[in-house]
Amino acid sequence: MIRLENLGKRYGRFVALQGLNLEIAPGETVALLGPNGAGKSTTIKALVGLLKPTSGRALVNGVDVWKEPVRAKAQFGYVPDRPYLYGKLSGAELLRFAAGVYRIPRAEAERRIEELLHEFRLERFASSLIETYSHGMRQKLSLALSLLHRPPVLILDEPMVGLDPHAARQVRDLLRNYSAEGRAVLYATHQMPLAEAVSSRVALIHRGQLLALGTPRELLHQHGTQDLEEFFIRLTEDAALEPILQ
Ligand SMILES: Nc1ncnc2c1ncn2[C@@H]1O[C@H](COP(=O)(O)OP(=O)(O)OP(=O)(O)O)[C@@H](O)[C@H]1O
Repeated sequence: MIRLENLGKRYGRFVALQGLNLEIAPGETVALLGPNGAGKSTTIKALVGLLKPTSGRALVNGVDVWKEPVRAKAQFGYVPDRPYLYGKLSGAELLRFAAGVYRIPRAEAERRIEELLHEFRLERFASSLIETYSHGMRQKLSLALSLLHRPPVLILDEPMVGLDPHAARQVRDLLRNYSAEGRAVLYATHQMPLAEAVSSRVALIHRGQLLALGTPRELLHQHGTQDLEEFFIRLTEDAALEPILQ
């Protein structure tokens, strides 16, 4: 459902991503791990069509994100690490606007919006301007936006940051359950217990390269580590090395 083929990205001479290959099948939830600056957000931004890769390609549900951006964008929902939402709209207005972009029929859109506002406990704030929302409320609105069109693929960049325990539990359940029924989820996180509990596979990137890929159980077994935190620290100990320049 998600396919990264030889994905590369440079910023000038700095190589942020080096020929990344990753395939995520229907039914999978994959956690993308890596130290600060490893290339997680770069990977995700190249995958969702926000940052043009220098090489390779990214496909969602068989559609090339850079060749057919409009078709591709109907295939996934995206939650950025820092949601930039237009502050002069209310939450409900933004959801209605997005429903229009996705061409969801009006009555169906209203039902869906009500459902999502309820699910994310945002009903009370539905008519308030987004500029008055707290960080966590914006994050929840961003999650609701990503789910609006019931996309087959969900892509999330550090979705847990700033969430209260209710919302955190809800997102954990979402990550765990959304990939059922033939959908797929890719999310970046620094929370090792979350990745261990909620992912069919884990992809570890380090200095722009895929260092390890497998089920949490396989990875712990292969590296003889107790938990993903120990695995992570052991494999990325040289995180402070010189950057790769070409
Ligand atoms: N616009 C840019 N110009 C130059 N370098 C950049 C740019 N954006 C990112 N980088 C560099 O690319 C590398 C990968 O950054 P990226 O944001 O993908 O890391 P990350 O794994 O998401 O990190 P974090 O866990 O801190 O969010 C970093 O070294 C970063 O400094």
